Amino acid sequence: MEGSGSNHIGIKGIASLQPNGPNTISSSGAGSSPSSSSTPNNTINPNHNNSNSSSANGSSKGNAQAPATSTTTIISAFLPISRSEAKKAKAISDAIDKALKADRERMQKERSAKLLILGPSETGKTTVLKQLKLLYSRKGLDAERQTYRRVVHLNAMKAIQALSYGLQRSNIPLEYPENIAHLETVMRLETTLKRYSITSIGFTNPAIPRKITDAKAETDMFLEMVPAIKALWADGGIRETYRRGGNFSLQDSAKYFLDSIDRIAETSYIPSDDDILQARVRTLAVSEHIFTIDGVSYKIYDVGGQKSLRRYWAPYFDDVNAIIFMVALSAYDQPCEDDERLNRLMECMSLFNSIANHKLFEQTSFILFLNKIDIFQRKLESGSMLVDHFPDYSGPNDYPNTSAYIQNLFLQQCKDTHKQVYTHFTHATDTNQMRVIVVAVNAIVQRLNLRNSGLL
Ligand SMILES: Nc1nc2c(ncn2[C@@H]2O[C@H](COP(=O)(O)OP(=O)(O)OP(=O)(O)O)[C@@H](O)[C@H]2O)c(=O)[nH]1
Ligand SMILES: [Mg+2]
Repeated sequence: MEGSGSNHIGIKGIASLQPNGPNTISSSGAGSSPSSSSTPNNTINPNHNNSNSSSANGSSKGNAQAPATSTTTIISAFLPISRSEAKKAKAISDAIDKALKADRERMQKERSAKLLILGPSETGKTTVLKQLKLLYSRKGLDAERQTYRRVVHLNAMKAIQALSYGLQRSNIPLEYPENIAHLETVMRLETTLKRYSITSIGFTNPAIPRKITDAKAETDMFLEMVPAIKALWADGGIRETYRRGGNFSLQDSAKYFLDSIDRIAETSYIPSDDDILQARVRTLAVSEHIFTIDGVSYKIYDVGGQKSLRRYWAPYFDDVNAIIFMVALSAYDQPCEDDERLNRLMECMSLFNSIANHKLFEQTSFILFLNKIDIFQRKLESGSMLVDHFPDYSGPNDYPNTSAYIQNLFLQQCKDTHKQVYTHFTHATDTNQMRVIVVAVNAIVQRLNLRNSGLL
């Protein structure tokens, strides 16, 4: 469950792609894909606690991986050898054990990785994690499917409430004046929805009365709202507000859920994989997830990206093999959630600066996910100009040039000019694209592990 601590998932896939190298653009599901047979849940590297192959006095515990110890024991038992010879034999046996143990530990290190997914809020960190579950966990997203029902309902209510607020703020008239009653109903939702604030599933906020966190109460409230949501979403005034966007905060998945209102309001509704990928739940607590991808055991940490939550990241900064740093390209025209005076993409860049140049990450590999390319492209195509928000930009306002410009701005943040930052342009809600990208990331991590252990 999100935000509830550890979540162990057994997975296995076959990655055969070579890393795409730095600055790779992958935007389709074409190419090799992992054939992902699954292992049972809770799969942790079986070698993990297997290091004590002999006891303190050198006798064998029957461990097949400690043949030298067994041989010594047998020799001492059947041959009349002197005490000093037995001591020598034990010393040799201990040395062999030590070498075997070191070998096992080295191999285990090469086949395991600690990976952090970092970045500001709403950049898609948890969405990437959901894709990993879908691609590599036998149960996929089944464990959380039911819980997401209420999240989807809350997301839909939040979306129409934000649009109603935007309509009023922009003084856009309703197409059908009789919808004013619906507008008022929806606006009254504001206080209630603020209290939910759609935080991590399972997170119990003591400030919220129990009955408000009750899934049934939420669903009942949603079902009552459905006629108002449908009428408003069909109204030209609300559509115009959606088209203009701008001076109000709207979830990226607003249109997706409002378009699906009939489906999600059915009594038998069960969220699909796509619904879960689109659903927005703020992450509050750091959570650990274990995956095995192509024989490499990953410990992956998902964090909350809000400014106030970033102080909880530091305890996870030791011995990190790789960091996926998430950027929402589409945030170039948005203010920060925590501070409206700051541009969201600029703030993200300064966070990247502090992470990429952090002392503890000198040996850590960086993988930059320039995410939400679909929304970014849509914004550019609708006439939104990058130069209006990044005045130094002087190139054409098309996707290839603008995205390369932003990528460069990020890469320039690294003070160590030799630091290799692998870049991927991502659409995290697209499972086909993420399948290819995860394989490439796994190949990068494997190669760097081998290099660090001197084998490459
Ligand atoms: N259209 C689109 N939506 C995306 C993409 N990536 C993520 N989203 C949506 O963006 C919203 C936020 O994604 P999350 O994964 O919850 O963001 P996060 O970085 O985990 O945010 P915090 O938990 O607050 O730190 C969700 O509704 C996702 O469905 C993308 O590439 N395209
Ligand atoms: Mg999250």
